[in-house]
Amino acid sequence: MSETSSDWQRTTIDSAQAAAHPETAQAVARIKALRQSIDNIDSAVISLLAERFKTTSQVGVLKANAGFAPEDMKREDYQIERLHRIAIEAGLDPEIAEKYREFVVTEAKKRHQRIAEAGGDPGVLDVFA
Ligand SMILES: C=C(O[C@@H]1C=C(C(=O)O)C=C[C@H]1O)C(=O)O
Repeated sequence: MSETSSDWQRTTIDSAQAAAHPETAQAVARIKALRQSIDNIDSAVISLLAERFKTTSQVGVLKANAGFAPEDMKREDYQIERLHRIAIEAGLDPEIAEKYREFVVTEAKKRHQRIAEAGGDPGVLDVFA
């Protein structure tokens, strides 16, 4: 079967594809190396997220026991401004930084709420922070 340009655009990278198209072998090798870095970065991000949630859950326990609300908008305003600035300095679209912040803070507050409803018992989160 002949290959049209639209077939080509749907082609994903794999070893068979590289062998069939030696002219793209260099690109395939480079993509493989970059994907190894992407996988390392994803591993680091997941590990960091696990640590962040373990830490925010500890804050949740302290808040629940002290009678503080799960949400602290003053702290969040500080984080919004700080992450916006850091993103720009790092060359990251600040919208991505804000999406990240919104996601983790929303999830942290849901867990605070569950801890508060359980009377400050972090066991309610089981094995996941
Ligand atoms: C973890 C806290 O609780 C909430 C969650 C936050 C977060 O995930 O960083 C920030 C502020 C609060 O709305 C906190 O007050 O520090």
